Amino acid sequence: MLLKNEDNLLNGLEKYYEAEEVKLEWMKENLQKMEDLIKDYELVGDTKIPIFEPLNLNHPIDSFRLFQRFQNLWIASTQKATSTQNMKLITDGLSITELPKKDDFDGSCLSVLRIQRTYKIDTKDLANGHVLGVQTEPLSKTECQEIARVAEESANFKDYGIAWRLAALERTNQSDSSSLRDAYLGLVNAHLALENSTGAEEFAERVLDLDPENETLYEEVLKLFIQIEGIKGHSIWKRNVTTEFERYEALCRNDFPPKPLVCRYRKGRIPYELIKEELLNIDPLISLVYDVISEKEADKLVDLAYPSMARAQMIGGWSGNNRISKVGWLNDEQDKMVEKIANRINRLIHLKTAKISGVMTAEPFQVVTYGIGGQYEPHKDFFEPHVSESSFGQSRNRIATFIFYLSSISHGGATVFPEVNVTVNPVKGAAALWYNMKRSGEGDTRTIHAGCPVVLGQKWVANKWIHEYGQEWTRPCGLVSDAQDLDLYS
Ligand SMILES: O=C(O)CCC(=O)C(=O)O
Ligand SMILES: [Fe+2]
Repeated sequence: MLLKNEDNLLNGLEKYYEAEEVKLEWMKENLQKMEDLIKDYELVGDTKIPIFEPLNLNHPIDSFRLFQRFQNLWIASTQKATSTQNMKLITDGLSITELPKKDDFDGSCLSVLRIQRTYKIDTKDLANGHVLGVQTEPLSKTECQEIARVAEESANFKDYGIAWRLAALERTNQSDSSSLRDAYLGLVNAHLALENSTGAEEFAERVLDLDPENETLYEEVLKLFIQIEGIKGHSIWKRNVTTEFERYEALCRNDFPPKPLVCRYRKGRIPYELIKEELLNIDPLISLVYDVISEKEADKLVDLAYPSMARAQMIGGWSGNNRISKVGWLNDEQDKMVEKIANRINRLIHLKTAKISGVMTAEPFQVVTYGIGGQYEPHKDFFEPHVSESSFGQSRNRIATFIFYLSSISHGGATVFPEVNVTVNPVKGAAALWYNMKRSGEGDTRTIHAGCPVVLGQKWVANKWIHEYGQEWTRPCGLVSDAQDLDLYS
C-alpha cells in the first residue's frame, strides 16, 4: 500500500510543482500591477514607504476604486498565496487518508533496533543491508544517524547509539569538515545518552579540533562541555532487563539445543479422525497440531478480519510497545466459514467453542497481524480470577489457547514459552495448543509465552481463547490436583 502511494505521491508532487509555478507567475504579474500603483516613495529613517495614488474617499468612484484594488489585487494575491488548493493534487491519488507520521518513522527505527537486539545482529551487517542471510541495499549516512537518534531517545536501546553513530561516521566524507562535525556531534550525543562523560568529552574535543578558530563552534561545544560536566560521576546507562526476558530473547534466536521430536496421533471427537500432533512440552501440555486449516481458509480469515483491524490494546487499555500488532475480531455468526473453523476446534480437541444457552464457551476469533519488528512480549493468556469474572462473567477464565498460524515465517516471529524453553515456529495451516489453567482450575504460570519480533514478512495468526464454562466433561479435573493432559484423548 505504501509503495503504491509512493508512485501516486511522486505524480502528485510533480503536478503540485507545476501548479505552484503557474501560481507564482500569476502572483508576479499581480505584484507588478501593485507596484504600478505606487506614485512615489517617502523615506522614513532607512525605510522607503510607498505613496499610492491619492484617493478621495468621499468620491464614489475613488471609493469604488479602493475596494476594487483591495478585491482584485491585495485580497486576491493574499488568498492565492495562502491557498492550499494545489495541495489537493498531492493527496488526491493516495489510497490512505494519512501518510506515515514521525512516530511511525521512529517506530520503524525501533523495529530495526528490536530485531538487532533480539537476534544479536551486528550493526555493521545491518547497516550494510545484511539481515540473517538476506541482503538489501546498504543504509545511507542519514539513515544510520536517524536510527542512532531514535536509539538515544529511547528507553531501551541507548546502548546502540554509539554503534550507529560510528556507522554514520564510516559513511562520512572525511574531507568534508561540516559533515565530520555532524558525525562527531552525533557521537557526543550517543555518549551523553549513556551518561558516559569520557566518551562524550573525546568527541567534543574532536569537534573543536576540526576548526579551533571558529568562535560560533566554540560556543556550541562549550554548551556540550557544560552538559558533560553535569553527568560526571554518574554510572553508565545499563539496560534494565529480567532473566525471563533474556530467556525470551534467547528462545526467539533458537539459542537452545533442539529437543527430541515427539509426535503422536491425537484422537478427535470423530473416531476415524486423527490429528498429527507434535508434543513440544508434556507438562504443561504444549503442542503443535498440523494441517488443521487449509490455505484457502487461512487466507479467508485474513480477508474477513482485515477491514476492521486496529492497533492492539490489552484488557485495561493501551499496550505501549509490549504488543506491537493489529487485531480484528471475527464472530462465528459473521460468516459460515468462520463458524465451521470454530466448530472444527471442538471436533479436534473436544473443548467446546459454541455458546451454551447464550453463554460463550470461547471468545470470537482474534485475528492478529505483526509487521516487521512486531512482537508480543511475555504474558499470560489467563487473568486473575477477579478480572476474568468482571470481564467474562459466567464463562470465566481462558482455560486454553488454540492459535492458528495463518502465514509461515522464515525469520523470527516464533511463539515462545520462556518458563519451559519451548519455541514454536509458525507454519501456515498448523495451530499451537496449550492449557492456560491446570486441571485443578488454577492458572498455570508456566504457560507464560510471547510472540517474537518478526524479521522478514508479515505474521498472521488467529487466536481462539477457550473458556472454563462448559468444559466440565471435555476437560475434567482429574483425580489428583496436578493431573496432566497427556492422557486425555491420546
Ligand atoms: O503471536 C504469537 O505467536 C502469540 C500471540 C499471543 O500470545 C496472543 O495473542 O495472546
Ligand atoms: Fe498470548
